[in-house]
Amino acid sequence: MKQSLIIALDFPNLIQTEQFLNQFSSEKLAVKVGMELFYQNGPSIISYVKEQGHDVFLDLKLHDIPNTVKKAMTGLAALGADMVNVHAAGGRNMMEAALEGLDSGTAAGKKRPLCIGVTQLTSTSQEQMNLDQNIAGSLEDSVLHYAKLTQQAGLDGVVCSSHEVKTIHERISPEFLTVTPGIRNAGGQTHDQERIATPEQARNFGADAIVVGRAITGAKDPLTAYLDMKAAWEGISC
Ligand SMILES: O=C(O)c1cc(=O)[nH]c(=O)n1[C@@H]1O[C@H](COP(=O)(O)O)[C@@H](O)[C@H]1O
Repeated sequence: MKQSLIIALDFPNLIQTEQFLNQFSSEKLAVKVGMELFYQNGPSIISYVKEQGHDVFLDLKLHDIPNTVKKAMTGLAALGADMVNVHAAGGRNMMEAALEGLDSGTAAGKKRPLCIGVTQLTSTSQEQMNLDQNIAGSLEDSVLHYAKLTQQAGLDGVVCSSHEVKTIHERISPEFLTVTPGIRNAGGQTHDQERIATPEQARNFGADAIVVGRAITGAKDPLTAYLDMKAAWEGISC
């Protein structure tokens, strides 16, 4: 999923998902199935999206005791997603258990899904982190701490905002995947996001993939919104 623009399929059901994807008939997409769609539609949504030829990031942000996460990941590995995630705040043991579960659930001869750790959600501001989570210090330090923990646990990368990508690549490794939501066009509505960036900014910071939801799914013409954003992300001037 490197260099992808991942569309967040934040829809309540299969019908709306189909209507949306039908507009992209000739495009092979990278898409994200999150809690909204997965919990209301169930696991069959993953095989449906894969049958359409798209790459899938299954974003369920697991966060529980290691044994529970391990067993849950064993089940998720069998669904055929290309990438899954956990909350890095669950700790190193939990993340190691996630990988064990994925390894044991991946069918023989298949590649295990990439596994990435969510650092600080892009909806979290510096002030919210200090007050709500009672974490002192800078948000960037907290993201870097979680990124290091994620790497030590053996995961493939992190979810972070575009603003932390450069530090993570410099301090950990340029190969460590950085997947960045909170993407908006310049002047676009921010909704509940706090740490936002344009696709151009994400590219300039060196993000490996961007996740875009409402700027595409809520657009009058989603295909055009997608193509424009993809061109901006890839650095192609229209
Ligand atoms: O893990 C994620 O995908 C995620 C992590 C994060 O820190 N922030 C974040 O917004 N996301 C997801 O990325 C998508 C962003 O959607 P929009 O704000 O509509 O572009 C949503 O599906 C979120 O669940």
